[in-house]
Amino acid sequence: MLEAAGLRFEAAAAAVDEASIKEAAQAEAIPAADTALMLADAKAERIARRHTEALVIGCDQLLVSEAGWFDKPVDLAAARAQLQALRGRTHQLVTAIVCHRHGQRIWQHVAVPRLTMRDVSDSFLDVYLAAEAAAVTQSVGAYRIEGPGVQLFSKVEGEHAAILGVPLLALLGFLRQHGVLLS
Ligand SMILES: Nc1nc2c(ncn2[C@H]2C[C@H](O)[C@@H](COP(=O)(O)OP(=O)(O)OP(=O)(O)O)O2)c(=O)[nH]1
Repeated sequence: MLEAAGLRFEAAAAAVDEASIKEAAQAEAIPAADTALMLADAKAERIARRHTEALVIGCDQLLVSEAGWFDKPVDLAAARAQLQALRGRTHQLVTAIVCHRHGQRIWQHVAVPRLTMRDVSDSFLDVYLAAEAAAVTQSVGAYRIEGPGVQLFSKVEGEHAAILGVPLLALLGFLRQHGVLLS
């Protein structure tokens, strides 16, 4: 997405124990937006230690529904169970992004797209999961909205890029304001 937007960057995975941060946040009833910001910060801080002069962008996304918070499903069985819990309901993709420079968070933003999933049948899920296979484990919602996953929904509210994990318009606005991009 960043490449398609014309940005030059390096991607780096941050070794952060997200599960324990999420568990602690839920135990302390920390809101999803603050939890996603904490996770994005933890990833950015980790990378910034290795790239002290860089502008580091960190992201994280939580799926929040009436049935609770969901992470990326570990396998197809978990993806099926997750989709059965989400169907017929609206869920939010709480998507946090932060920018760090010289050891400080200099910008933050949280986008919260809302997606209303149809009450899809089990036979629909059989066909969908057989077609999507391992791709559904790469996404917190067990769907790729840019692919067949769009068939799951009756209504989508919010920025497409934010659903894919990066609130791009807000990021580009910050990068212009910060002098990284031309206005
Ligand atoms: N391609 C695609 N990705 C999606 C969609 N919905 C959510 N995602 C992705 C965006 C995020 O990268 C991911 C969920 O965020 P996570 O923070 O759990 O995983 P992430 O891949 O950001 O890295 P992480 O493993 O947390 O370091 O799911 C979608 O419809 N299509």
